[in-house]
Amino acid sequence: MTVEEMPYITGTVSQLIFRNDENGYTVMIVDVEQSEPKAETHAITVLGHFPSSPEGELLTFRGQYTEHPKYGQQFKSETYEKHIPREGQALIQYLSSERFPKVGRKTAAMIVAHLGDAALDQMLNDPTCLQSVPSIKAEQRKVIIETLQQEQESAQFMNKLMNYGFGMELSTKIISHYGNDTLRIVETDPYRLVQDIDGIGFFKADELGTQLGIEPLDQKRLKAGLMHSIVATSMSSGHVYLPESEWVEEAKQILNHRSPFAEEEQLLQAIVDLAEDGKVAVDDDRGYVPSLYFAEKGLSTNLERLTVDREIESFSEDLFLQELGKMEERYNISYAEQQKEAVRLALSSPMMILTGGPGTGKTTVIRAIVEMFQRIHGWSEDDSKKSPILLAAPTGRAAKRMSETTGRNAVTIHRLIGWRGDDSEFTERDEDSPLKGELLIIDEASMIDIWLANQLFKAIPAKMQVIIVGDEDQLPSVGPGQVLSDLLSSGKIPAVRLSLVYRQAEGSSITDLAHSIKEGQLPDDFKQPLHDRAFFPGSSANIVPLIEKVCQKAVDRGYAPRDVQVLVPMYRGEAGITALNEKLQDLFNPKKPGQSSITYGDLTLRQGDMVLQLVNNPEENVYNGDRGEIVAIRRAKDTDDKKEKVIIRFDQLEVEYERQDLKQVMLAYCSSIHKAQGSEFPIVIVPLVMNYRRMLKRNLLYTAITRARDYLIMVGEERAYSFAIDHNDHHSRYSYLTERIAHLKEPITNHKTDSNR
Ligand SMILES: Nc1ncnc2c1ncn2[C@@H]1O[C@H](COP(=O)(O)OP(=O)(O)OP(=O)(O)O)[C@@H](O)[C@H]1O
Repeated sequence: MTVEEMPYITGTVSQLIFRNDENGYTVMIVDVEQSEPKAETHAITVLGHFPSSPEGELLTFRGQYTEHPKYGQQFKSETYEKHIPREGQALIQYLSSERFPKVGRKTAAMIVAHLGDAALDQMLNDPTCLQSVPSIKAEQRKVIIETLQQEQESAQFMNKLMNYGFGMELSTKIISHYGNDTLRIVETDPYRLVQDIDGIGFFKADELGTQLGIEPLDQKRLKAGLMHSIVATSMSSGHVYLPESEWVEEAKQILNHRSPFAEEEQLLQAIVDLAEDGKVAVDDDRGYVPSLYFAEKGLSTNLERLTVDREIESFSEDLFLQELGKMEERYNISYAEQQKEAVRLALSSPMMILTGGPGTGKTTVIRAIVEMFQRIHGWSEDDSKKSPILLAAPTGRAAKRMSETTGRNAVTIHRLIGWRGDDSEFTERDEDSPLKGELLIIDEASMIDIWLANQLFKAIPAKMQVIIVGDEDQLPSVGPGQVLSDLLSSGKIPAVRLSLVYRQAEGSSITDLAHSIKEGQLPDDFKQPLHDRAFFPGSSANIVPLIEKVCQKAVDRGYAPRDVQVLVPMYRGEAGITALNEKLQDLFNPKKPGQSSITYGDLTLRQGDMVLQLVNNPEENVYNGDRGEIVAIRRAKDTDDKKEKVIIRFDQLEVEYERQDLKQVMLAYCSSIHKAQGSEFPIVIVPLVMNYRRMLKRNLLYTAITRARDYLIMVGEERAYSFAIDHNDHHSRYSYLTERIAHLKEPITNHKTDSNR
């Protein structure tokens, strides 16, 4: 449908219901004068993005009618056109509206009486004409002319941008960002928008560049293509850097749909220019997004600082064995040699890594380390409030689990270092104001990306001992890097790999399955129903009803929505996360009479729904991946500040969300496996079919099934499970961390060990 063919409404904006000045989003009542198709009512609610308030204006909106579950019919405006009032009363009303401060109705009437219906054109063409109107002060003249010019400019910008194919929201964003320079920038360097405006990617800018006749080999275009390829690849594939040759190939893929084609030489030269401007960092033949380069270098410098030439207070082997023996007696446990070695190494090394699959005793060893550390250094339990031992994990859920399993306070790494927010590089704790304490234990280290690792390690003081705990076979971090596996493969940090599985001995067949998958095999009993796991065969065609059936069974057996988690590798498609969540919402939290709900974009949330936090919000202490329950939805008229509120409970914490904050959450019945890292759920359902092929990897499946605490249900095609197991892309990210620390001599430990291989 062309713009001209879209339904339209022409009318005056009689009332603003809502306006967000930051992004221009406006909800308003429009008194309809003309419309096609014919509007059913005289006043219609219109939604859209406007750079300035349209109150009192006559506009033509083009877009679509939509049906809001609560507010009924609305018109979603996709483009609009302003009609500047041209006659008598309408003109007086316009000139005396709030947009012309200091101009009242009397003054407006005087202007129209003197200059006639052509007043606006006259004032714009010749601002001095206002001098002929009696009793208008110089200050008023200035306000009128400046406002008129601004309004005219912004209307022109808006029209131009919409003609260039930007929707109202993006056009509003562009105008607010560049102000008076909007057209100059958009028309001379559309590629600059990629960097400056969130929501405009290379392809959109390139479409415009083509329209504007920018040559395929223009430097600005080549640089934008190179920037796009390195940023997109680092963010989507988790690479810390890209080899220059691969970077150039990626860039050719996106640039060379227009000829003449960019040659390698030209792109390499553009890379040199980008590096000179500080837009990228180049080290030998590796290209980096600058923040990743500095994070990788910063981390390696801090690793060196923290490991080389450090002296750790020594203790005798006799004391060690004596104290450990007491613990074995107290807890009625006999530590395996591997575990003893891990405790010994942890106590005697500046830094140490403890890794192992599920049920191998990582938590048991952490507990032993904490207690032994206290005993050997003479700290009594009573000192625990001012304990010199810090415990942290990358997510809220993982920190909570760490608290539960160790019985000590554990916090998120973000909180530990006082980090301020998603875009901020600022942390309260850094090299100038380091952490305080003697021992730091970090759990779920496989989830730490290179940025967070850098921020964390620079805040660690030289005398603090560090224990890094994680499962190297799990998915790597969502953000770039593979810090845990790099540190392990560097061989420069003492490490213990726990391999004996204890939980298996206790009868956990989930643990048993996890270890089989890790070794690259499906066990023989894969399809057998066991006390803690089951497999239900299905195909791409019936996977959705099958998932629903399994979930319904859980509901029938009395499980609460918070106990059940469906984990799926993909967002899109019929069996993707988005579609499944809608279905599962109806199943786990069906509509009930009188139940409050709220709609934001395509998302309708009901009281009682489970939601997933999508971004870090350190101020409220909720983090990406945290799962919460909507405990109340309050209508605007019932709140003190007359704003709608959604109250979400995350464990013990209740957080208030306003309507616009709801973009931070999604329904949580079904989530990605990445988002579930660091969490455990009583029942986990893992559907796998060949439709997910692109995503099926061994570490993905391994991470998914190890999220199940009590019961694991697998549904789908057995060959999809085998396919995942056969695709092992461990260490598949480009990272130079291992090489950067290769020159380090191995850190001294006070005890000899043969486990640090
Ligand atoms: N030496 C041991 N002797 C007997 N039981 C042990 C020993 N070590 C650990 N266990 C038991 O094995 C189970 C798993 O141990 P633990 O929870 O420490 O493993 P984990 O590696 O932290 O597991 P996960 O990563 O899955 O949480 C626990 O019940 C624990 O008590």
